[in-house]
Amino acid sequence: MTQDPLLSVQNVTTQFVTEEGIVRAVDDLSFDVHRGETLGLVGESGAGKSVAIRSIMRLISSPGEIVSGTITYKGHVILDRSQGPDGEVRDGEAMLSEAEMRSKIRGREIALIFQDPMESLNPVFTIGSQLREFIEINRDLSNAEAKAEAIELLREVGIPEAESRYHEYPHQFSGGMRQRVLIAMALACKPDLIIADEPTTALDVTVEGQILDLIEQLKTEYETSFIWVTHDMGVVAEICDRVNVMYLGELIEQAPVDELFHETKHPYTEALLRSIPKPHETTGEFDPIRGIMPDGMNAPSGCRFHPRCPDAREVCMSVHPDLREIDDGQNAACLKYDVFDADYDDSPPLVVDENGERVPAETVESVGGDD
Ligand SMILES: Nc1ncnc2c1ncn2[C@@H]1O[C@H](COP(=O)(O)OP(=O)(O)OP(=O)(O)O)[C@@H](O)[C@H]1O
Ligand code: NI
Repeated sequence: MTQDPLLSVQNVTTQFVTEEGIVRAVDDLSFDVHRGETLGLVGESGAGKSVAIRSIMRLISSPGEIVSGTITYKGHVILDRSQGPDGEVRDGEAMLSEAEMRSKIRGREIALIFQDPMESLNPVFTIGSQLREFIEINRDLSNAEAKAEAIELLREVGIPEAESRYHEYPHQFSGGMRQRVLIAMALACKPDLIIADEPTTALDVTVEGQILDLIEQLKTEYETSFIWVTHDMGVVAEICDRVNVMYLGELIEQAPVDELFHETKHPYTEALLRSIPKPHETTGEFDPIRGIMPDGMNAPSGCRFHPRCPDAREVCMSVHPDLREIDDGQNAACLKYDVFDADYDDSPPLVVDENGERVPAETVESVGGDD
């Protein structure tokens, strides 16, 4: 028997309306998170990872707006929105109100950990008082009980001398220690889902390793599910069970972690995997993928990856691939697979032009030819 997913995201679209135009930062996104699993969300900068997870928490503010989609979590309807022909958005009746999101979901059921702990910690209060207050507000505990719980949590996330460090301020903690505090805060209400947005990116490799070990340990202990946002495929290999790969607002591959690495289906995923930093490199600086990611305002026609794709053919310029099952439990959005029935094999391959973009062969010939 398969269990219902813990979280189900269906056809979520989030856009930003700016002076330059409309960006669909998240475009028709669908995926599930199962109980106890760690789901990786990967893709280059600007892919829409942060907008995607903020959409799950309904933390999108103007000029951004979630325009459509359904999100359910343990029977709660976090989102049920559709867009009428007039462009107006309508919410379903069962959708939680903003007050219910605050009192029932955020922090208690689903906790968020950001890359920069200072975004969540107030520099003028001690670490302990912030953690204690968070526990007091969200759980029915007295001041003294909340304090004891806070110290216990600090200990649990590996902060030495938790009792005395409880009285210190955020600036007295190192980056890694601050990130541990945020993990403690995320754990405080024993949420079933923790969403982490590149929580170890700013840390050095050793500290990052320690934090990842801590997460592994907590996963076993609490059976918490995670959505782990990162652009580091090394981190994915270490902690994820399944992976979603995003490109320009869309999911282009979904796979169990072993299949993602060893039976990669999408050319973009292949490019990402080639970009894993070598052990001797200290930074995770990432992009040997040909060309730069276009901005969301000017998403390429057809398959959005075609200008950079080594496998691109002419058909990829006009036909937009949706995500389809290629193998058991493994989905990809790429026309080269037979399930798309797109005459890919008969379509002429694109060639690289002087800007490093893939274009039809005749356009390159005419440039180099007559003049
Ligand atoms: N406040 C905003 N105003 C306008 N556009 C925005 C805003 N926030 C996000 N976007 C758009 O959404 C796109 C996706 O942004 P997002 O922050 O989700 O990317 P990301 O995948 O998290 O990247 P990174 O790895 O750099 O964190 C951006 O490229 C941008 O076009
Ligand atoms: Ni981000």
